Amino acid sequence: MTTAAPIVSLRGVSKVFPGRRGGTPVTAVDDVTIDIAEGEIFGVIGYSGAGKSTLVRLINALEIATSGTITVAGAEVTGQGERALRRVRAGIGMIFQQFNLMGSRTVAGNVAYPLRVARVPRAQRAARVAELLEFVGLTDKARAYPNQLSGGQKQRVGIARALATSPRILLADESTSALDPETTQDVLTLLRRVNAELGITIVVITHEMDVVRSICHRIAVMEKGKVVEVGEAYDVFANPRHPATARFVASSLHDVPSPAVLQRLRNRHPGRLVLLRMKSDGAASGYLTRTLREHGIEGTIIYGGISEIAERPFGSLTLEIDGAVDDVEAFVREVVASAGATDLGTASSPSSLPLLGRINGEESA
Ligand SMILES: Nc1ncnc2c1ncn2[C@@H]1O[C@H](COP(=O)(O)OP(=O)(O)OP(=O)(O)O)[C@@H](O)[C@H]1O
Repeated sequence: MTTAAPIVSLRGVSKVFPGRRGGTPVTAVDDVTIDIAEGEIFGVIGYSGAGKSTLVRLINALEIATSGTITVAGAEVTGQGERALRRVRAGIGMIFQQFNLMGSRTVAGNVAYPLRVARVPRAQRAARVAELLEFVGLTDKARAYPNQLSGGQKQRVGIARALATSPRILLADESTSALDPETTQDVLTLLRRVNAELGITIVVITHEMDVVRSICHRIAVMEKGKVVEVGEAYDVFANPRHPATARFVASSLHDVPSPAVLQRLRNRHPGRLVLLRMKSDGAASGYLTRTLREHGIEGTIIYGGISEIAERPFGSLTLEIDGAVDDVEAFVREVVASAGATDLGTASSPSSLPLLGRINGEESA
């Protein structure tokens, strides 16, 4: 945890839109309090309509909060006039799902545009554009037009343009949702460089947990306008506390058996099944081996694997436990209590499916 003042701070922020055609008002953001530390990649995840875009628009002062306070880079946004808001916006870069490039301008022209608006002299502008295009790997496309580029290249131009005026914060609203998985990874790698090499704080808005898993340091989960969970990405994945978070985690970790897979596992393996989710820090496998030995039983991994969360390994393992009934029972009780394992029961006496497995099976099928 950092002790520096947060670069973005929201305190009890709500945004209520008047109902369309006199209908019921919509509370798009509902009493949100979060701090985003300078230098972090902060993810905001939620289903469509959860209020993510409104939250971003509040941070860059395109919407004004109905109540609460918002501070960006030390300046309070709420209650400011248009001139002060323009200054706030100037310190924030923004990239979009549909890239929002100007089709009539070249790549260089698009990147130069914010510099023209900021009245940067021509020679300086050209030098800055060259530098930015080199950073995003598009030097050879300077004279190309957006319609001659792939989706990934367009988003690189979007990123170069967003960085042109050297913002301290970059807001990425569904910036990879229009891209295929491979291109998504390229763009995420570039965003990671923007963060690590330029020290820019990035706020990533997405409904894709894989995006969060691959680059975010911390995340907030939104549902119906509220932030229902916030924490280190790794911890949130390892131990989701809110059902909405559990659903997102399940959509991204494919090592948890779906109901159909679990049924097949049960048919093949008559013994007691246990699902262990563990941080792979070395201590975890030691714990498992030791606990099995202490109870005088054997465990075989029958499903699962190790994936990466925030660049650290994380394991979801389904084990079949063999041994005397009482010993197996004692082992299962211990790992459920001390390691948050899920008892899956046996084929003849199955325990109810774990939340993660059930939802994974339903939603990612
Ligand atoms: N200008 C507006 N006027 C009225 N209602 C709005 C307005 N903007 C957003 N809303 C409503 O606020 C709620 C949150 O919308 P928002 O776009 O912030 O959600 P989201 O999580 O970003 O979803 P999506 O990913 O679909 O954009 C929705 O119910 C939406 O219909």
